[in-house]
Amino acid sequence: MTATTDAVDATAQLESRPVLDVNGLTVTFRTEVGSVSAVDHVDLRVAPGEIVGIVGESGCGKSVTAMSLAGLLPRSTRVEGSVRLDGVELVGAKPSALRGVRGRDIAYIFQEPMSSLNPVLTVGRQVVEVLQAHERLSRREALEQAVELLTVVGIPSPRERIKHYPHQLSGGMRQRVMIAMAVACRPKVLVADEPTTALDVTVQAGILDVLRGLRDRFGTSILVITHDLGVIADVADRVMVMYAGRVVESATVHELFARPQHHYTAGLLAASPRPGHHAGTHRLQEIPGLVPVLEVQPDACTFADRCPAASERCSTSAPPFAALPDALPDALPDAPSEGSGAGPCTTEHRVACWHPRGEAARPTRQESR
Ligand SMILES: Nc1ncnc2c1ncn2[C@@H]1O[C@H](COP(=O)(O)OP(=O)(O)OP(=O)(O)O)[C@@H](O)[C@H]1O
Repeated sequence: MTATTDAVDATAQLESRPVLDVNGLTVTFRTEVGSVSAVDHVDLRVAPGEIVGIVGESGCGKSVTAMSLAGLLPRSTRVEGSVRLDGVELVGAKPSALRGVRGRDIAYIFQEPMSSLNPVLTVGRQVVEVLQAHERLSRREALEQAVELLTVVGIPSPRERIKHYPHQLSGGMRQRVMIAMAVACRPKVLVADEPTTALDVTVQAGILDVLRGLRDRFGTSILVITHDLGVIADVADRVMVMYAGRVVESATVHELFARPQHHYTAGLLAASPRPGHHAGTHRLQEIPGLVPVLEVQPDACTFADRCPAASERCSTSAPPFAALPDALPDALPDAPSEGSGAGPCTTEHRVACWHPRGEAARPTRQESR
């Protein structure tokens, strides 16, 4: 092999290396009633500049997954597995090391910006403080960068706005300020936990635009946590569906919406409003039953009790998280093959189900045009 091809190979490898690489992440809380297994062997990979969504009902483990990445959970929590951020292992890292990583390499935005902003400081001062905490900047330099950041996140008249206090801004503007603070140090990964849930629909769309803009401008990788499939459809490249602490399906967004294979995913889609369906013309369906509280993860499909296709096997054995066969014209096998390896690192479609929906879920040629 020549030096040139070696160099090309190395570049290709670097480009395909995930910036966030999570393997077998398992989170257990100790409670008065015993151990609660909130996240069970989650695998997750995010490539540079990729937007990955995690979706699922309340209580399925989305936030716990997100918070465990950078050690944001209470100290008594047991976190097992591996979280590598740009090759550096974070599980088991010292609190001081994690403090250095947070903000600089991985940053978070949450649902309610008011509770994260300091009400007695101007937004300009808060952005300046973040910048000066991580970089050696004079006050004037930091102020200039703050104005630039507020411009990037779409705040009009930023030189005026930096003098305002949080309560003088709308909810959408406050969320934009939070995003500006989160990306002040150009983190490699931005975790956005329900970033638009508290906002009305038009404001939501603006915030999702900002997230896409950050990815395009800075190449930031973004993990979006939401219960809203509309948000996923709008902003994500790839999506992971979580149920009761486990990932049950992952695919590109287009593939997941066109051919949901897990019965839980199909239920979520049926329960979500679709564009073009006007109020009163399309009846949304509920998924019967509740997400189980998992004191111990059972050796079974956790969705079996709510699943329309469950068989005896589903209650006695957990299905592997397996890739679907590429050959679409053939019917899917009754059961995915065992031992298919680690999680959603590629664009392939994976599902943890003994009876995936298969051909029934695929649109006809005409529909898919
Ligand atoms: N500190 C804690 N101690 C004990 N259990 C916890 C703790 N934090 C979360 N849990 C439990 O972990 C499970 C997953 O919670 P998580 O917040 O990740 O759900 P979620 O999918 O993000 O839902 P939501 O959208 O409502 O926040 C839930 O059963 C929750 O009660």
